Amino acid sequence: MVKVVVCGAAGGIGQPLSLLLKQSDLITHLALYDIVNAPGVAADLSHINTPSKVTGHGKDSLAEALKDAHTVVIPAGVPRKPGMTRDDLFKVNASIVRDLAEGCAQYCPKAFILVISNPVNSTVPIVCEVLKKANVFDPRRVFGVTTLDVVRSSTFVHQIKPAFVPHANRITVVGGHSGATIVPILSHITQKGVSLTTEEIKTLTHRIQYGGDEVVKAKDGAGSATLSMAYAGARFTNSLLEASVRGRKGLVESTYVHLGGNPGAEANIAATGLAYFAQDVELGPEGVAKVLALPKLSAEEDALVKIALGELKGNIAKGVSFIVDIPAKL
Ligand SMILES: NC(=O)c1ccc[n+]([C@@H]2O[C@H](COP(=O)([O-])OP(=O)(O)OC[C@H]3O[C@@H](n4cnc5c(N)ncnc54)[C@H](O)[C@@H]3O)[C@@H](O)[C@H]2O)c1
Ligand SMILES: O=C(O)C[C@H](O)C(=O)O
Repeated sequence: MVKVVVCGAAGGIGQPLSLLLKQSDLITHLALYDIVNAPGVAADLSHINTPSKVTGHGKDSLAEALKDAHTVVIPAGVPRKPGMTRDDLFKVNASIVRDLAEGCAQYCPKAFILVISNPVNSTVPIVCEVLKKANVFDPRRVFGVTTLDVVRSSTFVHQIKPAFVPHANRITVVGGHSGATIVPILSHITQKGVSLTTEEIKTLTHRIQYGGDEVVKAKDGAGSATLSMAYAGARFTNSLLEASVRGRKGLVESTYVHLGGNPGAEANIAATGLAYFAQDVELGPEGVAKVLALPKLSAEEDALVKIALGELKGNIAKGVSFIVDIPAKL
């Protein structure tokens, strides 16, 4: 049985994400959890004639939703409005994510957990610290979903270089998931016939870093990216299922993970000095098969990574200290 649970399934991301996951032939049970309207969304999706069973679970049924989960995807929480940073969402979303992680620790401690809720740079540390506290933490099984940055990168490159085939060319994005912490590695675009000038790379990098703001502005108070995020979330979930259920080898995605204890992470621990970082990761039967070392960076990318490190350090500390009691300074 491959049970995938979507927490926040009735939301702007949750609904289209659940629709996309309903199309997977690897999922046997799709469980939709939300504090509102989950049974309605589940009833609707359950009429689709693909193999998976669909169930809906309201706010008092978290245990039932999570029991026997293979994978839990978490897009629960509030989105940005114009003028807000992702970090502004921390005060509401931190406790939502903490409570869901506590549920995972109790009811499905071996599940893969995919965190979409912002601020990802801090919510992933929250999940990991909850699991550590419960003695069920496996760093190979928790992922911050940064796939939207990867999807945006290839789309935006294609928009100025039509010869670049966006769905056939994956661009590595390292760092984290907010503004300056998003560092696309555009110097490695090697597809024949496509080259970017330094000025093009600079403009594209800025657009990718602040792509989320474009959507927040265009939606004008009605939320942030939902449909493109659902696409990106389904892509990451499907890659993980391909690797873990079907046993497909060599699948690589950029994702934000806890470095310590993950296979192959030593080089990036040394390069970043951080406990969490987004980079290319090879997926396997247990989740992370191998954290891939940072690629060779251009001087400009190196400078951007240095800026990202400073911001990430604060974001990570904020998430960790939400769960871990920091001893008073002597
Ligand atoms: N990682 C990324 O790249 C990325 C991209 C886009 C959005 N996001 C983030 O995803 C989150 C969700 O965005 P959205 O547009 O779907 O928001 P939304 O408000 O449309 O939906 C959120 C859903 O979460 C539900 N929810 C709230 N508290 C819950 C709880 N305790 N348990 C279960 N469900 C709960 C709500 O009822 C709602 O249905 C936001 O934090 C947003 O910033 C992340
Ligand atoms: O921008 C946001 O707040 C949502 C999301 O993180 C995005 O990148 O679109």
